[in-house]
Amino acid sequence: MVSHNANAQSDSGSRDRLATNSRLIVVSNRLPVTIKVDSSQPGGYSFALSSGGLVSALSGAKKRMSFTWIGWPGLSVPTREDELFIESKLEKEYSCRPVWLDPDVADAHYNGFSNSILWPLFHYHPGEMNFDEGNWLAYREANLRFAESVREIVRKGDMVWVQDYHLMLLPLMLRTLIEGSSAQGSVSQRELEHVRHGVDGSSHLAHSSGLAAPPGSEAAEHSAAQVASGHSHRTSTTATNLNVQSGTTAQAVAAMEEDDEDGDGKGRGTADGTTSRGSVKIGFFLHTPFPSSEIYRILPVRREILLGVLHCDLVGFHTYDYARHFLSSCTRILGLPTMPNGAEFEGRYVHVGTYPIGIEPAQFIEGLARDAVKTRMRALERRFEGVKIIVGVDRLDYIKGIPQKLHALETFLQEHPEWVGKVVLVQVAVPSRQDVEEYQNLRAIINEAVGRINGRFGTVESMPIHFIHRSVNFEELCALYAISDACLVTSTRDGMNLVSYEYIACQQQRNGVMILSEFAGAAQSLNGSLIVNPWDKFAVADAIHEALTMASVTRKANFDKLSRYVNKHTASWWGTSFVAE
Ligand SMILES: O=P(O)(O)OC[C@H]1O[C@H](O[C@H]2O[C@H](CO)[C@@H](O)[C@H](O)[C@H]2O)[C@H](O)[C@@H](O)[C@@H]1O
Ligand SMILES: O=c1ccn([C@@H]2O[C@H](COP(=O)(O)OP(=O)(O)O)[C@@H](O)[C@H]2O)c(=O)[nH]1
Repeated sequence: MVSHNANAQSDSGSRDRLATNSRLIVVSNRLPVTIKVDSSQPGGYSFALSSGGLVSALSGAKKRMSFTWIGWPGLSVPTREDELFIESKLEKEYSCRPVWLDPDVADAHYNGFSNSILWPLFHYHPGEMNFDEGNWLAYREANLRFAESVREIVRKGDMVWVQDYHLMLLPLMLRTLIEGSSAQGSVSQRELEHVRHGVDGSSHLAHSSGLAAPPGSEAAEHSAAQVASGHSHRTSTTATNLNVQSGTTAQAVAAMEEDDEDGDGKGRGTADGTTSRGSVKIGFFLHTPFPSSEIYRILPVRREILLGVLHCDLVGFHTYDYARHFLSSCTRILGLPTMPNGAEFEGRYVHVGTYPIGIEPAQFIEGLARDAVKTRMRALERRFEGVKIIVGVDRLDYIKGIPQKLHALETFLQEHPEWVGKVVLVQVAVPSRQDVEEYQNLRAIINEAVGRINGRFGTVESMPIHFIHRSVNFEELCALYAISDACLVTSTRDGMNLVSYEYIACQQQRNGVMILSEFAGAAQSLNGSLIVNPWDKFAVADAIHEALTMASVTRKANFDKLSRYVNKHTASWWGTSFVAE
């Protein structure tokens, strides 16, 4: 395992090794640019750089390398002229390339498969998982569209960094498209049809009978072809093998050298546009947890998803536990030999490591210095004079444990009536994925709990919960973080949780207390927080009490530890470490 500390130690050296002439292609489901129809703008569309962890995280790498970002633009437009206008603007001003998806494919890929199957399963909610074969087909189709889009621009020596659970088949599809079925061969039209539709045009889930396919078995060898074509190993005799088989590496290297006969280091691909094996580095980073193999094996397409990712050179996770779960799934489901820092797959070693993401604290320090934020802070402090404030900021998502948070607050007020009227929870719940049924149900549950608790403990003068069901702007967010005495994160699972980092970045003055779920990835890093089990409402209520009564010297000592970590392990540190590795 590339340990967290090992990364820290090698960081400056590996940053220096980042070649300035390397090209980085980042691929994520969404582009970091929000495009809206706006008739007042030239061309009829407005463009704005989205905020968010990934955008900040890649800013460091962006300064050092030539950089292109490929992703879904978040809309479909009526004419090819509109597409061309958007493509040109994105390329010139944002170094981005859109992947145009049919609206139905985009919906079934994002809402249907990514957020109704992978998301619940990866967050230990198998009960919310709605497996549907049509959504799986759309997931494959969308991944193939992304792979084709990368193939159009990728050159020998490039690095392709694929982000998150929306694109887990992309590494396999990209390798197949750029490297062909063998070092000397090219990807035939028929093979590409298999990638797109399956051999007979149907979806063909792989119904593996047992867990592990013995290494080297027919099932293991044909697995990549099955994923791409949709064929199970039961039908593998009819599947065309799209794998670059082990043993062809020497030929591949020779082919690559021939390929660069003009010596410009760029290569020219083969006549059909394929490049040779290993000439492009592919990395994958999962922003969510990877669940225990006991949960992961529920997924009907468990083999296909693992095989998709295993075509990378480097696979990264936020925590050691997620990496370990991934490797144990590779062993149990595919029968692969694994080591703590990777897996052997088709004659190659796929490196697996931990790279905890961070934020850019300077952005928040700069935010707090703005006059508008200072004015807002003073107004909020006046409004809540004599009252302690607990802040919660979450997307309205069932993984964020908002009902658990509300029950814990209720328990605290019941056990400590002396605090009624003297503490408020300001909970920002950002609307999210509202086309998915589970998210609609959650809203009703939370509304009911807020109403009940406010009805029970509220008075004419004050309400214990201020519930804001919308997104807030950056200045309001900075002010809210800064004036709060504690931040409460009760996620039942969370890849990392950047809100906890952002809160710390805004607490220079107040040294507020971070109460953090042990099930958030951040709990592994944020030493100095009060770590809680969100399912234990009494333990969370105790932590609230401890936070509200903590001596200032203890708060300062905790804050100093937290602040050191957040300021060192920044977003750009994360991006640069991964790319350098
Ligand atoms: O794009 P959305 O569907 O609106 O969702 C927003 C993001 O949610 C997920 O975030 C994860 O990544 C964070 C950064 O690594 C991490 O701190 C958090 O714990 C994760 O939940 C999702 O993975 C992203 O792709 C979405 O953009
Ligand atoms: O109204 C808001 C409130 C918060 N955030 C941001 O949403 C991100 C949430 O990231 P986190 O890792 O905590 O969870 P995720 O939502 O990605 O699962 C943070 O950067 C917040 O600043 C936002 O965009 N709009």
